[in-house]
Amino acid sequence: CAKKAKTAKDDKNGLPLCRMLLAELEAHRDAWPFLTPVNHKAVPGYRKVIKKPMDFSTIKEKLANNQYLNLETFIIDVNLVFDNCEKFNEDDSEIGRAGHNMRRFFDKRWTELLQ
Ligand SMILES: Cc1nnc(-c2cnn(C)c2N)n1CCCn1ccnc1
Repeated sequence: CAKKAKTAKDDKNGLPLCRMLLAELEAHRDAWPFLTPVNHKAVPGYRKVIKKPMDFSTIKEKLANNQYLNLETFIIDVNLVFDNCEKFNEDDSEIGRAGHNMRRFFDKRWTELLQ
């Protein structure tokens, strides 16, 4: 059979790495906009504009329910949080800046951990 890849992306360490990365995201000072789902009833336009809502609590739930195949599928959902934020918020706004800061932090951490 194909030789098992030895990077964290593919081997059995993928999921504990996801849990560690998510804990760091949740602990970040700029995480506050992303901790729970956007209340689309209270935010006009959100449901229409953002086709695939995502937030850190939903990612946590999906991790707990083993819904991520590997680090790759986890990274896709984390990036969805930040892409939704960029789509709905001005770069020069509290939430927009928080999104850029969190994306920068996440990109740095997972690439560090994969080296
Ligand atoms: C994430 C995210 N992206 N946009 C919003 C949002 C919520 N209300 N408004 C006017 C937005 N642009 N959010 C959620 C921010 C969640 N939040 C707001 C205050 N405390 C948490």
